[in-house]
Amino acid sequence: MAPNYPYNQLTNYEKTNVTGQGSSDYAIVESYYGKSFVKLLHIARAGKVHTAKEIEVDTRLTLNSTIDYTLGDNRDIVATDSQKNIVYVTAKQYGIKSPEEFALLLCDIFLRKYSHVNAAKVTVTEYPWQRIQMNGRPHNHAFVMVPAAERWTTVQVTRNAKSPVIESGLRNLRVLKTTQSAFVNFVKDEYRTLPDAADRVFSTLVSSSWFYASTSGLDFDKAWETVRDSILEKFAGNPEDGLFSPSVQHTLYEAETLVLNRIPQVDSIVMDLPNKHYVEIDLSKFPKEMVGEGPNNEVLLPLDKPSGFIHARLARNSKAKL
Ligand SMILES: O=c1[nH]c(=O)c2[nH]c(=O)[nH]c2[nH]1
Repeated sequence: MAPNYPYNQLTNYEKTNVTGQGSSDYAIVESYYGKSFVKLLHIARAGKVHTAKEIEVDTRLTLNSTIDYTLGDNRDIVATDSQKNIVYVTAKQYGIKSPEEFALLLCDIFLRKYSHVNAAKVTVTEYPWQRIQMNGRPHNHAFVMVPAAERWTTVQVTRNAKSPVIESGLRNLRVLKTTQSAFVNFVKDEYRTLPDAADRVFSTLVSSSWFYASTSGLDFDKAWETVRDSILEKFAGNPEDGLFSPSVQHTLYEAETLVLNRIPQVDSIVMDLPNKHYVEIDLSKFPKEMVGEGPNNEVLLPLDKPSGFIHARLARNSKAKL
């Protein structure tokens, strides 16, 4: 039933419980709103040495009432335009140390400034500008984009919660190796046409994300680099002989294990590994003088679609049992 008292006399309790002209048969069970794709470049100028950080921010606020949705009453809405302005002003006032610290700071500001905001969730994606090295010397103010992997974080702070939820990640880390990968002894039945491959190309586009259970003693930049390097280490192995992979599944597990071994503050990590297939091109119809004898393992066809998809989350046992 629609309430007939004026909106400006509603208590907070009433605000959360009135149903406007909607039906009390339904309840909003999830709501948030915010600004997406807030882009900015921050330049820290320490004399002649400048540091450039370009980021893209998404903000999401959950309020302690839903009268904006149910009653069309906007009094509690911190406009998404204002949220965007808070991102700009906060960058100006505090700079950007790491995506995680900037996201934590923004969540803190949203919750402190607006007592009716129940939860703030901020995602920060960093553009990979890297200082140019000129004859082995780091340049003071010139940068090159090295898009080997995209770095992002999502921080969620809920009022009265014990600690923030910090998920950090990387995506679009494309890797390829030309040997030390096999795939054999998988299910043999009437659907199987794929032969055993004792030596194949392995290529994937790594996406990974992980949760921090604690931030004590944590350097977010170092932790992110440790995850990236652990993934590359378990994919590539040593530079001379590499590291044998019996499957994408096993390589994924090995990389996740190394991350949990190396970063005690990470309590679980997930990886999504598409298996980007490269298939043999049949050159057998060409004369041997042109293409040689035996199988062609030099000229391969990159297969755009379909690709395999391998996913697993590895968690510490204490958490996995919860
Ligand atoms: O490493 C692999 N895992 C699979 O599950 C799979 N399936 C497939 O066709 N090729 C591969 N490779």
